[in-house]
Amino acid sequence: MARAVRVVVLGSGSWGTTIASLAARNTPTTLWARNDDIAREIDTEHRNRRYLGERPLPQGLRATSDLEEAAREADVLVIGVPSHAVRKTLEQVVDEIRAWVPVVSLVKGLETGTRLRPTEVIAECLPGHPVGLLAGPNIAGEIADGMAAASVVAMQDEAVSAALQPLFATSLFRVYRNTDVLGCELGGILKNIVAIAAGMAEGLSVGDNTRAMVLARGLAEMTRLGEAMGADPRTFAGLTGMGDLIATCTSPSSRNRRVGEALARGLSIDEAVEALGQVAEGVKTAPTVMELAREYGVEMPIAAEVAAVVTGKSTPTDAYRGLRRVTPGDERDIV
Ligand SMILES: NC(=O)C1=CN([C@@H]2O[C@H](COP(=O)(O)OP(=O)(O)OC[C@H]3O[C@@H](n4cnc5c(N)ncnc54)[C@H](O)[C@@H]3O)[C@@H](O)[C@H]2O)C=CC1
Ligand SMILES: O=C(CO)COP(=O)(O)O
Repeated sequence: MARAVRVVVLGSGSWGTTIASLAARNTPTTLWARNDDIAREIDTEHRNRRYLGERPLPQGLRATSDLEEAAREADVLVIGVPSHAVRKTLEQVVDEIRAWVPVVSLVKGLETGTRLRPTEVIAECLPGHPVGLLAGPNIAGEIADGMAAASVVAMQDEAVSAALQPLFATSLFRVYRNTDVLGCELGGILKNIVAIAAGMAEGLSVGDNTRAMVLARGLAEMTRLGEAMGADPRTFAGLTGMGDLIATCTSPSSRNRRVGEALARGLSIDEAVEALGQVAEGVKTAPTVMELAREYGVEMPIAAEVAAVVTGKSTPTDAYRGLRRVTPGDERDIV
């Protein structure tokens, strides 16, 4: 009988742990935690209290703090560390990962400096591997609680993504496929910036109409940049675009939205991030997205205001004043 595929997830935050828990229901799965205590707690008590409270994790989910051992075991490698840690984490284990192993990113932020997407960073570290991502409207806590959700495996090679789908799918977690890796990845990255704007709107009590405007015009900005970079604009109407945008902008659990709310309450960006204690990718990514917008000659007024606030050059109140000054053009002019 063929040996079962082992999924190895690097990063035991809220999302890495949740995805590893789904995979563990389908196939042998190992979760790497950089912290010994968290690895021990997952292994022996089947809990990750720092990130997922008292939610029980599958008994079969194995955890280790030995990065090399974890990487060596992988038949499928999943990257669940924040964007700033992807390159450093992979560089430590390049020689341990067998050549054919597909790599799936969960990461929704751009690398500062290089402006590379996580799948591009992975491809630089692990040339020749099939690389893709899993993304969609997936607030970790809800999925860990067993609420129904859907996601997308995006890969150029559909034979690989079709083989990956059943590793993560459960009766409550539908996994679709998409070959538009760029569009799916940008959707997950760019919606975090709009979610900060939505959180600021919440904190300023601006009302439902304003919130709807931010979502709709935010999606227009996301699509505009995506299309300029070569993505399929239809992808932005799907789970990884509009779907993730709605979930993140409306969920009180979203870390990016919470940062926006905290800023509107008058906290500095450092205080807002410190209070969160988890990653909010939109904070570091907003200024990097503005560099891309300039490079591709694309107007992104909402992202521009968010970038100004997170870099301390503006305030949420001034950001919303700034948005009112944008001259409305043809609404459909998204290209
Ligand atoms: N939590 C969620 O609902 C979702 C998160 N994501 C994305 O998944 C990625 C990971 O996020 P979360 O699990 O939510 O983050 P988190 O803040 O809950 O946990 C981050 C994990 O990465 C580890 N880590 C942090 N810095 C590190 C470093 N320098 N080197 C090695 N490990 C490091 C932490 O120890 C922790 O295990 C992010 O890009 C996020 O945008 C995507 C979908 C849903
Ligand atoms: O990407 C997410 C949901 O799909 C999680 O968003 P936050 O990082 O804002 O919590």
